Amino acid sequence: MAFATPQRCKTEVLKFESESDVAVALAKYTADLSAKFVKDKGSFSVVLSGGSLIDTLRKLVESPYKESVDWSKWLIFWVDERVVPLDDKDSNYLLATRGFLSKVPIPPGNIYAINDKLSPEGAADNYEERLRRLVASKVIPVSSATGFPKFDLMLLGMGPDGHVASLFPTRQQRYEKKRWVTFITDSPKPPPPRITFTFPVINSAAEIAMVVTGPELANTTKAVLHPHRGSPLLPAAEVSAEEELTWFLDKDAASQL
Ligand SMILES: O=C(O)[C@H](O)[C@@H](O)[C@H](O)[C@H](O)COP(=O)(O)O
Repeated sequence: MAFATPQRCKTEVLKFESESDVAVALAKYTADLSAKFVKDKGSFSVVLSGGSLIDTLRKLVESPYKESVDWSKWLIFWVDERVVPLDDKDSNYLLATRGFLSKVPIPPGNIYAINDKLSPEGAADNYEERLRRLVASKVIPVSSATGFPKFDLMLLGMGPDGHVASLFPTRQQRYEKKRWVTFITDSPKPPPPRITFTFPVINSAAEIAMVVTGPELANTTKAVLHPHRGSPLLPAAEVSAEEELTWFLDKDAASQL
């Protein structure tokens, strides 16, 4: 097993009293980045995770942000998605639509759901082809450092095993270095079929928020942020951002730090 070194990038670890305080801070952080990127480049590309992230984004669809954010400039993608129908209970698209996208006026054409009629491999290839077209038409820029697409903000969660997106410690997809989007058919976290961004794409993002709350993630958070020498590198420890990686932790998740 390779004990690759953890990524080094500008990192801030923010600890909050409660998950509710994380939600308040995450909304301001996201709204502030939206204002910055819309001013700087006329759009704001946001990459969503599944899991509890959408619920923790709940303050963003309330005042003042509901009124102040320029939603018309947002572009929405998924860092991973289950390969199920978009109206399936396991769909990250459905989760985001119910909890977030149905509550703000992002143009539907700016929301990039997977093609749910394809196989996992086909859906990954299709998503990548669509991203390549967006890069070719300069809707999404390319990182001058890596040559991979550079999204403005990724909002990531972390599993108790240290996975991010659908890049799991015990699966090969975490080592993919060429594809932008890959697929998995035996995800340890159900459901088994998923597509996922790869680390070259994740780590080309300008800003990344790791949103981690709850006592069940305390040990993993410690293992990622304060790794023992020689301990296996967890996928979450490989995350890096080209501008800044910001951890949003509640007291429970930060309790071992
Ligand atoms: O599709 C998914 O399951 C998610 O994208 C996944 O990567 C999630 O972010 C983590 O598993 C954390 O999930 P929780 O936030 O629910 O703990």
